[in-house]
Amino acid sequence: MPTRDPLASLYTTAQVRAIDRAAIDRCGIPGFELMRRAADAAFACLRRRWPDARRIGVLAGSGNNGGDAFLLAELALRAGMDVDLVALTGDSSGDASRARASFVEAGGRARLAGNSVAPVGDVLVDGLFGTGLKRPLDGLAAELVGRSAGRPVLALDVPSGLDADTGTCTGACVRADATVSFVAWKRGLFTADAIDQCGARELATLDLPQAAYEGIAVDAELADACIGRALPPRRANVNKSRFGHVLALGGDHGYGGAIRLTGEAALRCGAGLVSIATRAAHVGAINAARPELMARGVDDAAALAPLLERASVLALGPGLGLGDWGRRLFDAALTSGRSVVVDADALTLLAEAPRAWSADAVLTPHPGEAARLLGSDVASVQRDRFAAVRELARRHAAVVVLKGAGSLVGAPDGRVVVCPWGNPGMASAGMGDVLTGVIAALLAQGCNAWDAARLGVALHARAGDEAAGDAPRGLVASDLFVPLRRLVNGAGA
Ligand SMILES: NC(=O)C1=CN([C@@H]2O[C@H](COP(=O)(O)OP(=O)(O)OC[C@H]3O[C@@H](n4cnc5c(N)ncnc54)[C@H](O)[C@@H]3O)[C@@H](O)[C@H]2O)[C@@H](O)CC1
Ligand SMILES: [K+]
Repeated sequence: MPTRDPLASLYTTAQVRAIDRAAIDRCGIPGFELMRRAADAAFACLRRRWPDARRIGVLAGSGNNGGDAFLLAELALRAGMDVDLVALTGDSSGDASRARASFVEAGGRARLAGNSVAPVGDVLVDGLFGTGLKRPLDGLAAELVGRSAGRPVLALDVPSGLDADTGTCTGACVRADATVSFVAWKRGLFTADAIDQCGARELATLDLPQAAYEGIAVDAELADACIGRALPPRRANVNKSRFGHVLALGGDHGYGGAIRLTGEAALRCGAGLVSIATRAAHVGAINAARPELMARGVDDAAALAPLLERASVLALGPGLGLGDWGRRLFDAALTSGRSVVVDADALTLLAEAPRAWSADAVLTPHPGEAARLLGSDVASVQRDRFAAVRELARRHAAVVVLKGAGSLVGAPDGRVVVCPWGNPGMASAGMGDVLTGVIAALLAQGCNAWDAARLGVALHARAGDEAAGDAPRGLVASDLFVPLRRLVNGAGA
């Protein structure tokens, strides 16, 4: 059995609960001891991140997340800090009541949350709710979260209010500067609203023995950008025909830039040859701006056949449009039997008439396109991105990239990889066109669909982070070309 990498393994809350149970029942570690370890890890994190904090405010819920908070508050007291603990309820359950008693024995005092009560401190510790969250926050809990905003927050396990399975929050939610998560990564910390709510993420495995994880499936994995395994360094004695021929199809009138970005991304990621099938009106501009791209006018679809014949991989859709011209290209491309990356307008056409594939296929929908492919709506897709990407991959029998904050890559067999990189600067025109070219280039160089998609997404997001630095606003898609070239050659892996 392959060794599980705890830092890359993502679990549902039910799976994490099963690990907790196994640690207690099978490995004989009492639940209260786990709580102590969680509090130790979180307090160490607090000291490391806020070394000057002298006064801490602590929010404690009634369950075990609150128990972690009581024990952390006790540690802070014993370290000589001022502690203002606000408890949501007058009593706690199970191990948490023992933690509460321990805090009181150490001289701590719990203030009960009520009208206008808000914790005081240089840093707030959020121990209201963790994996036991059952419904959106409302009432007193929501008010407490609102009253605590504006100060640095360390969230215990999960920012309270965030659904740790889906990464969404439909009610009030703590916005943390850092989240220290216990035992194992909850998958919902890495996508959707979680990207804004978690801050920096840390994992504290609480020294659980390997036996606690045995027999418990991993739901998803974090993406890696280790290009070397899928795309080894090039031999010297080679020529361009070894690295595939990408044909990028799209760029209806007014959208020539989109398909040029796709083509140039494919070149920058190492495709041996890149041709562009587009409107004749765009050919001159593309050739002038990037002479290495072989742009051809295919206003007459008959001109397409020899291009398809020569290509090894197709990048289909950027700027394709939904008119007759785009539809003709779409049909010709998908009957050619070539490996294909399907993006943008081609996804809308695919939603009208799903296809069977005779070669590798990668679909790259954003949530709107995903909703069209599933016959649902954007809110439903975003409510559970894991379910959406799995359903898309299964239904379309293809590898699917569900774009957006915390992009997911899903395979028809249920595997999912989550991309932990990317930034809001990448919410700008042309970024998706570049991703399509990146994935097509990896396919052209011999990666299978799964590797091309998961690595392509990782390289693209990391290139976006490198290009943005700390200034995401104003990032443009072509800023990614230089870092992409570095990363596809193994830099920073
Ligand atoms: N032994 C263990 O199982 C461990 C658990 N740990 C902590 O325990 C947490 C899970 O503890 P629990 O299962 O007790 O769950 P939580 O502490 O997350 O919350 C459970 C309590 O909150 C209430 N609740 C849920 N949603 C609510 C809402 N929207 N409004 C008001 N009340 C709501 C529930 O009725 C229940 O009383 C983890 O997140 C982690 O922080 C850690 O101490 C590590 C070990
Ligand atoms: K919490």
